[in-house]
Amino acid sequence: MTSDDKMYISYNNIHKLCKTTASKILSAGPVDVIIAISGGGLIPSRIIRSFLKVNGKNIPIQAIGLSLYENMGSEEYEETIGKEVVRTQWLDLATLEKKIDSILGKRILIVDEVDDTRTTLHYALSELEKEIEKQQEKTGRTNEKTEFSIFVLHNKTKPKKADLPADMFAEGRYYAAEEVPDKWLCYPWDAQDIDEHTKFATEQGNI
Ligand SMILES: O=P(O)(O)OC[C@H]1O[C@H](OP(=O)(O)OP(=O)(O)O)[C@H](O)[C@@H]1O
Repeated sequence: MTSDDKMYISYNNIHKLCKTTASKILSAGPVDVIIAISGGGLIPSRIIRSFLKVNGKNIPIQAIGLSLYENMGSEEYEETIGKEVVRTQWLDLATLEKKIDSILGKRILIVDEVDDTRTTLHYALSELEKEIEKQQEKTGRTNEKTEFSIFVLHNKTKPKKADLPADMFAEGRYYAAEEVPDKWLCYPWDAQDIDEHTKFATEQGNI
């Protein structure tokens, strides 16, 4: 039996959430680049990419690593952003600068699995926007609009510790496949026993 304070989510459920949300994202136009927030955003990024494909063209996925500071010691990580988030991996700028057209003036989808306190998404968006501004100034392409959207599987309905810009919501650029209560979300990639996990997810209807 599952406990009520935990919500189990199956791989099938995640696949379906990606499919449903991809069609909404695509109805606002094609996505040029996906930025996955590692580790939770990696699997959803790869799945949703299949549904965002237009004319058979694969969308590039860049990964950035952001982890909440309280979860780990900081010494081994390169850079601390603010007080609560550590940057464990960043955009491959050397490669990007050579192919700057692949990102400037494009539609970029930031992907994570959960919007909990919103701290991670707030830092991801604000740091990425700063990065784009830097690149625009460097290349003199300040008149081009690079547009960020966000996709998460689950948004926890709870008071948030950080904000996202109001226009992200007003313009419909924030996509949460599901609004969920503030429960412990059990994702399949954390499961030690995937059969038992899937059984629990099935019992809860998250299949
Ligand atoms: O909305 P927030 O309160 O910021 O929480 C959400 C973040 O927390 C988890 O990451 P975590 O720091 O545990 O790292 P991980 O993805 O590597 O597990 C999750 O993957 C999100 O990125």
